[in-house]
Amino acid sequence: MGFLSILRKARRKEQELRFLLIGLDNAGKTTVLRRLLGASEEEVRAAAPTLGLQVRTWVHPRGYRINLWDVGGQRSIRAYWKNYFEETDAVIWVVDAADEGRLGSEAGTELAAVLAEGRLRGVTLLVLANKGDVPGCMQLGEVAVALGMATRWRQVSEADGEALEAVHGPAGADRIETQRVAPSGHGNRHWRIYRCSAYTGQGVSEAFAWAVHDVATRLYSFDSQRWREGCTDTPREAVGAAALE
Ligand SMILES: Nc1nc2c(ncn2[C@@H]2O[C@H](COP(=O)(O)OP(=O)(O)OP(=O)(O)O)[C@@H](O)[C@H]2O)c(=O)[nH]1
Ligand SMILES: [Mg+2]
Repeated sequence: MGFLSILRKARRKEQELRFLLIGLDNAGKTTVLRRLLGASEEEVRAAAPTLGLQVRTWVHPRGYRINLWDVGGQRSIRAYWKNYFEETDAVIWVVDAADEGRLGSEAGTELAAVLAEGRLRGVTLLVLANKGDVPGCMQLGEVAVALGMATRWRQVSEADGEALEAVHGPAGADRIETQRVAPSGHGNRHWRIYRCSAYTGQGVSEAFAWAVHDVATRLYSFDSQRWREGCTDTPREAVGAAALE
């Protein structure tokens, strides 16, 4: 067993996850992160452009330690994103839903380039359509189309949020479903787009809760009843992990 895979298995056993927050500059990544981690109102609104990266740990109520890597999105920094792809369990792609111009061009192109990366094959993708508090911001379906992800989606209801999720059903079910914009590279990927506002907090925790659940479902074996009851999960790679002891 290689050194990297030993590390990987140890990390799984510790229930440690890694989420990578990326997206264009000014999308609101740092602000979202501060909101998620319960910063004061003043701190939430005082984020300045991230010139490098920052890593914060979020301890999920179920015991997962989630390392959130917030990397700056300015053009000159984007070349460094790839340094953080290894071991990533979820990509949190944040977009400014009030900036239709950049969303339709730059954000879609950058996202496609990131997802073409082999090291990110199969990782959970959570797109946050942030700044939902801004009047006239884009709707979720418009964001999905602008990012070139799909025109086939279904609305899923969340307790307090709104989300879109790709539908992998037989083509031709009805007219709308056959209007499929090839979601290339998304074949086996779980993804959802949530509307959120880092300012008001709307949708932020629901979106991250989905991402954690999705990653945990892939990596750990548990049943949903146990999830609701807060029981500890068993790593899917328990056999390999046990061999290390
Ligand atoms: N109205 C509104 N403004 C927001 C929201 N989230 C962030 N902002 C503002 O958008 C600007 C950019 O926010 P940041 O969190 O610094 O953006 P970022 O994606 O981390 O930017 P980089 O670090 O440069 O990549 C700041 O002025 C924020 O206050 C939101 O939900 N609503
Ligand atoms: Mg930032």
